[in-house]
Amino acid sequence: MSRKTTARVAVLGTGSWGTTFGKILADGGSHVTMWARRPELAAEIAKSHRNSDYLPGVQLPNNLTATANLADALKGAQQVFIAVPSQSLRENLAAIRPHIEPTTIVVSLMKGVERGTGLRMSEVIAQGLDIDPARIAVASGPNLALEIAREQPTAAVISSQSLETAQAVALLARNKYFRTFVNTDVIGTEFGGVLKNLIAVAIGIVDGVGYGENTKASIITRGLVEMTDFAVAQGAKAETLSGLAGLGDLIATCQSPLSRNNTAGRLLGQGYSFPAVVKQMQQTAEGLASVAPVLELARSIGVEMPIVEQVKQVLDGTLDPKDIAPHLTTDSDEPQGERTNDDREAPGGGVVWRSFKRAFDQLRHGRGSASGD
Ligand SMILES: NC(=O)C1=CN([C@@H]2O[C@H](COP(=O)(O)OP(=O)(O)OC[C@H]3O[C@@H](n4cnc5c(N)ncnc54)[C@H](O)[C@@H]3O)[C@@H](O)[C@H]2O)C=CC1
Ligand SMILES: O=C(CO)COP(=O)(O)O
Repeated sequence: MSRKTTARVAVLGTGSWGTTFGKILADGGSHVTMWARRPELAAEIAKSHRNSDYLPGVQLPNNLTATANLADALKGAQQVFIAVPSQSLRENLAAIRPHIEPTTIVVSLMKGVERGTGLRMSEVIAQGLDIDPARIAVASGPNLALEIAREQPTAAVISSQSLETAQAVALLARNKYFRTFVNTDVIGTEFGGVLKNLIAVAIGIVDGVGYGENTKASIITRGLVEMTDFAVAQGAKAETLSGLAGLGDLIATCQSPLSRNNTAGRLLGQGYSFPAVVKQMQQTAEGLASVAPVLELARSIGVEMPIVEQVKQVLDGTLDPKDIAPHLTTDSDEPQGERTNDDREAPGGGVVWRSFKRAFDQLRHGRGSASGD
């Protein structure tokens, strides 16, 4: 599939990720119009090609502009990328709906679930805009905004029920520092981004308490099992959780002080209350709002999420942060067998081994890995 000349795209939301994604698309050759709620921010982006609130020191490309008028931003856009806080998506869709064109592809850049409904962002988009899920895609991966805005190379997954849609988005959302892969596992790709936030909050908590690398490695490893259990029970493919949108993003978010979820956790670990942390956070930490709906979903499908349960208890003030640990909440004194992602689907070979073998076979037979993560 070849790139069309100068696509016109819109990005709704001019926080750190929306603005960075606008830069990714513009550096990939598209003409980008950003929509900002605040006219003064739209004016700063349009006139000086800067967003000093969210990306200080970053110069935005000339083929990126901004407006505070939603209809102007959406007019003629082939693809629309949405990066507003997850809990505000539905109200924003109501404003977007009258202006969306019938063939426009809509892409979620968000990593949350809706409180109250437990719906993923692509599901909220399908409902709120009343469009075919084949026109919807999601983007996810180890994508800390500020690193990418500084053009440090990374990769991401674009996922849609329609492979054609995912490929069309991936073609525009790539450039010399941003590599996109595609898949059709929307559930796994979206839940990877949602769930790693919750584990990153747990990592922040133990960091704040002052625990070291063993505790963090144990929580990351057990966290990945928890993420995979949950996502697979929701219909995801286990291997998606071993890819960029799962393990990849988990590593980036748990390791980086740039992560807002990690930062929020660290404040909790240092003894700040949930309301005090919310007050201090100047940017969106989606994990804080996702804990409750994710646990409700987990309980409804009988999946155990002991680490996420403990994060909730710390948020509620019922667990001392220093007591958070990678143990399973069990009354049994019996030692438990360790079930990892490697042996999840045994017999017949584990997920990690099968992914590795597939990549190896592709290399041996001279096929690149351009289309799958
Ligand atoms: N920052 C990052 O590194 C990444 C963020 N994401 C996801 O992107 C989404 C957006 O996050 P960020 O841009 O980082 O957040 P942010 O906090 O930097 O910016 C949020 C933006 O939404 C606007 N906003 C706030 N309330 C709104 C409302 N009711 N209606 C419309 N706009 C509203 C704010 O003014 C701001 O422009 C989140 O779901 C996050 O998980 C995904 C990948 C990377
Ligand atoms: O999703 C992200 C990196 O991939 C950003 O994480 P935070 O929202 O925790 O900053």
